[in-house]
Amino acid sequence: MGAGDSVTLWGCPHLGEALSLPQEGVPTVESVIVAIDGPSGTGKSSTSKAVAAKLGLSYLDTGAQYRAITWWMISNGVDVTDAEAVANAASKPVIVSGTDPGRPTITVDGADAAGPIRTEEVTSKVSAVSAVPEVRSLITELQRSIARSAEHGIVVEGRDIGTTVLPDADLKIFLTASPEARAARRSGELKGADVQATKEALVKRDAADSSRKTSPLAKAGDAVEVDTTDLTLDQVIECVVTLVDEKRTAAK
Ligand SMILES: Nc1ncnc2c1ncn2[C@@H]1O[C@H](COP(=O)(O)OP(=O)(O)O)[C@@H](O)[C@H]1O
Ligand SMILES: Nc1ccn([C@@H]2O[C@H](COP(=O)(O)OP(=O)(O)O)[C@@H](O)[C@H]2O)c(=O)n1
Repeated sequence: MGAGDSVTLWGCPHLGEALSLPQEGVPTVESVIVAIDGPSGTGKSSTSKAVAAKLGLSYLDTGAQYRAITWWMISNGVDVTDAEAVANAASKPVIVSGTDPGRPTITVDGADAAGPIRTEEVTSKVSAVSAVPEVRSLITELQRSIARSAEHGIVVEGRDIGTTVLPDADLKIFLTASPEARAARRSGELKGADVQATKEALVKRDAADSSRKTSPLAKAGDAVEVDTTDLTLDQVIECVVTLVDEKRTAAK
């Protein structure tokens, strides 16, 4: 590809001059920081884990952290519709994320939370908890400190990584896909789930996440958008790895 070209091959956009070269103060490409945002079911977790594993980077699932704090609120009898009660309790749980992409872990007060955070109850309540500003500022600080201490760099996935958590990330990706494709993927995971009901729940959560006041789900102005509707997971992974390589080459 010649300098200045900005083309899309098999649905994967290439940087060309679309992104500016890293500026002073931006983390070096040796320790690359990749932010991957997007709504539910676009492939953030699967893509981020695979890209991090291929490139020898750490991996952080920020959605798991919001799910973990939601699980703690439910387990401790906090009414998640009461924003003040959630704010008052927000600093109580100790959330620890393991960042090995081959074996990501999450604990709350030392207890393994990987299973409990995926229940339907947590999924239906997480948007209310994640909209509370006190929750967001605590979790955002935790995320920044994890990213800072990742020696070889990190892939961080979520909803506001490129816009708020790591605005100086070396590369920002925003994944999208049609609601139909996302619902089909999600109901494939939840055995026996009705695709229409899954789609409705997913669209409702997107709307709540996109419309909250503090740090809503949004594409950063300098993020590369990849529509994964008609791409296989392997193609999305290859696309993101290519974009990281292009970014590294451009920075040399
Ligand atoms: N491009 C794709 N094509 C088909 N299935 C996919 C694709 N990307 C992800 N999936 C599948 O869709 C489901 C949801 O993906 P996930 O990575 O958890 O999305 P997100 O983290 O954005 O919610 C998983 O079962 C995953 O294997
Ligand atoms: N950076 C982030 C990540 C997740 N979240 C919240 O956490 C919820 C769960 O995120 P998730 O990534 O586990 O959701 P899925 O897309 O995997 O279903 C989202 O619906 C948001 O409410 C957020 O507010 N900010």
